[in-house]
Amino acid sequence: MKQTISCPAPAKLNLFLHVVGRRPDGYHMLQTLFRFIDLHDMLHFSLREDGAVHRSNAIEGVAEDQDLCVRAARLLQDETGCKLGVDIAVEKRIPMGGGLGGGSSDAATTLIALNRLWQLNLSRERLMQLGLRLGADVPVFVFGENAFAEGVGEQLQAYPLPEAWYVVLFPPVHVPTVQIFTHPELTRDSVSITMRALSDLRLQEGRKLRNDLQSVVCKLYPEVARYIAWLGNFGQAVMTGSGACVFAEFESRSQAEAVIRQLPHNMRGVVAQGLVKHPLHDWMPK
Ligand SMILES: C[C@@](CO)(OP(=O)(O)O)[C@H](O)COP(=O)(O)OP(=O)(O)OC[C@H]1O[C@@H](n2ccc(N)nc2=O)[C@H](O)[C@@H]1O
Ligand SMILES: Nc1ncnc2c1ncn2[C@@H]1O[C@H](COP(=O)(O)OP(=O)(O)O)[C@@H](O)[C@H]1O
Repeated sequence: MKQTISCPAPAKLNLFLHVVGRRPDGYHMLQTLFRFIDLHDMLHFSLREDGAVHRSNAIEGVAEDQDLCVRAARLLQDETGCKLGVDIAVEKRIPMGGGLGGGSSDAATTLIALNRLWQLNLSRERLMQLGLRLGADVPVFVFGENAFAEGVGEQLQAYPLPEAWYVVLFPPVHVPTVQIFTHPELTRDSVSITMRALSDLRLQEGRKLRNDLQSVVCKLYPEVARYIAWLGNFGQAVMTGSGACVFAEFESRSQAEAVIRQLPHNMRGVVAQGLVKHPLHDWMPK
């Protein structure tokens, strides 16, 4: 019988996101706090002996060869010379291109799962380096813990977070990341903070966190501003990543559910629990 393993790929929120500079190559230096949530895609990996890598289901708008899972699997083969292959079935639940990191998380889960299925025994550090070649958000999912991130998102320090619940709303617009980062009105000079200062900030005024990309997105996509205004009636509403999804944090599930029950019928969203660790955190070789 074919050996198959099934693994979740959780979404992330950027609890805050500061743009602190720009590199000579145009990429932006960020400071951000990543939190995993229990909204996740499910990936099913079936071992193939013939070395082929295929995605076994269609995903609208993502060709098989462009899929980050397929690219992650082929990158692992190229790097290790592994002659095994895999069929990957992807159950998408995380809205695509919404700043929730679904594609990046699928790539990270593929690296972690195939490291086991193909018995490659690569270290976490090595998988993070490979992940960075697929996208700036991939390393944090391999890292496996909520984290304070710097650089373009690859310099990571674990940052333990308290239990929390989130209302996450999905404005029906697609925001191209490049359009926001290249916009002339984007502020790129936020003052760098240290992780210590961040702890103090969260203790003193934990709810005053911001995303520097948000004002440009709201200007170009008023629908995002409308979602933030609605959610802002119940808590501090912030955009995640380069948008378009927005969220607010609550101390209990019941508080978050009370908000989602009032969501107008023409708006979409979910309640999600903040995770303490990535569900595959303990899958790495010791
Ligand atoms: C903004 C963040 C925050 O977590 O999340 P998402 O909105 O993608 O979830 C990430 O930094 C997104 O990183 P990543 O997903 O790799 O961005 P890409 O789509 O590859 O970037 C598209 C383009 O945006 C610009 N870009 C991206 C990241 C960065 N730190 N500086 C940039 O200037 C570059 O012009 C790049 O070519
Ligand atoms: N398995 C995948 N799941 C989602 N998106 C993917 C996948 N593979 C490639 N992509 C591409 O990556 C883009 C970014 O997706 P995603 O990571 O979900 O959003 P974001 O970067 O906004 O957080 C998508 O628009 C899609 O074209």
